[in-house]
Amino acid sequence: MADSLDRLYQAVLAARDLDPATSRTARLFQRGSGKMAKKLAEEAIEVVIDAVNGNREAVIRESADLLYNLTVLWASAGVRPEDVWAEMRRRENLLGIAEKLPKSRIGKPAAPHATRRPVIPQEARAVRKHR
Ligand SMILES: N=c1c2ncn([C@@H]3O[C@H](COP(=O)(O)OP(=O)(O)OP(=O)(O)O)[C@@H](O)[C@H]3O)c2ncn1[C@@H]1O[C@H](COP(=O)(O)O)[C@@H](O)[C@H]1O
Repeated sequence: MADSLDRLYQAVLAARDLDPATSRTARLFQRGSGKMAKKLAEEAIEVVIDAVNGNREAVIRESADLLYNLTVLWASAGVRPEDVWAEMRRRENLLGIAEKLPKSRIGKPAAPHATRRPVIPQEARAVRKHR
């Protein structure tokens, strides 16, 4: 899947500066990130509806549209597929570390106080807000 998305991303980059009259991708870039985001959200909703309705073939088709629109938004946001793969690898490694923890530690935070937000006195909050 990563290979297909890498190729699609390159195709999107190549189409970015084509004539908007003939290229859907160029048209999306012309209209801007708001339009791209709207298209992505629409495709996501279509996937969800088709899945809930049990329409497997439509889920496949709409998923391909969803991934296309996601790569367009990545390109617009300056995000490269390899940036996303790197984040996925980071999470995979973290999980790998979690799996190596003793069973007694699973489900418990490593340091109980480390995950808590620091307590800020009310007066300090008010000062910060009005700065
Ligand atoms: N992979 C895709 C791709 N996947 C999906 N889509 C289009 O996105 C549409 C999904 O959006 P919609 O359902 O909203 O389509 P629509 O009903 O025609 O609605 P509108 O976009 O007209 O509003 C699909 O019908 C496809 O036409 C894609 N359009 C382009 N690509 C690739 O992007 C590259 C650049 O292509 P151009 O944009 O044509 O230059 C090429 O490599 C293409 O293969």
